[in-house]
Amino acid sequence: MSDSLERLYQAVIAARDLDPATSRTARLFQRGPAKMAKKLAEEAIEVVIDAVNGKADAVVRESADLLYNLTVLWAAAGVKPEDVWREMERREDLLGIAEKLPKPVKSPKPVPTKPLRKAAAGPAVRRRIVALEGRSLRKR
Ligand SMILES: N=c1c2ncn([C@@H]3O[C@H](COP(=O)(O)OP(=O)(O)OP(=O)(O)O)[C@@H](O)[C@H]3O)c2ncn1[C@@H]1O[C@H](COP(=O)(O)O)[C@@H](O)[C@H]1O
Repeated sequence: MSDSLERLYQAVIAARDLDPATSRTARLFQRGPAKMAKKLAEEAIEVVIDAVNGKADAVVRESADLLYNLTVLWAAAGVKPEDVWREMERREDLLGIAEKLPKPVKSPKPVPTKPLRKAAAGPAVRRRIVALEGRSLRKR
C-alpha cells in the first residue's frame, strides 16, 4: 500500500503546476487548503456512510478517492508520505515494547475487619429527622 501511495503522492506533486482547466489536482492547489480539506472530509463521510450501509464495493471506491484527497492535503501541508510511515513505525515500536513489559500484578481484594450488619437489623446509627411542632425528635 505504501508504494502506491508514494506513486500517487509523486503524481500529485507533478500535477500541482499543471493547467487547472485540465487537472483536478492543479485546480485543488489553486483553490487552497480549505477546499482540499472540504473534499477530504466529504470523501471520509462517503466512506463511513457506505460502510454503515454495508456497501463494501462503494467503500473501496470512496477509500481510493479519500486517499487521493489525503495525499493532496499532505502535499499542500508540506508532509511527505515517509513522514507518516516514520510515525507509524514509531508507534509500532512503542507497541512492541509495551507488549514485552511485564503485566501489572492485581492487588488483592480488601478483607473487611468487622462483620457487616444486616439491613434487617436496622440502621447502624440514629438519624436526626424533621422536627414536628418545633421539637427535635430522634428516630431509629
Ligand atoms: N488518483 C487520483 C484520483 N482519485 C480520485 N480522483 C478524483 O477525485 C474524484 C473524487 O472527488 P469528487 O467526489 O469531488 O469528484 P466529483 O464528484 O466529480 O466532484 P468535483 O471534484 O468534480 O466537484 C474522483 O471522481 C476522481 O475523479 C483522482 N484524481 C486524480 N488522481 C491522480 O492524480 C494525478 C493527477 O491527476 P489530475 O488531477 O487529473 O492532473 C493522476 O495520477 C491521477 O491518476
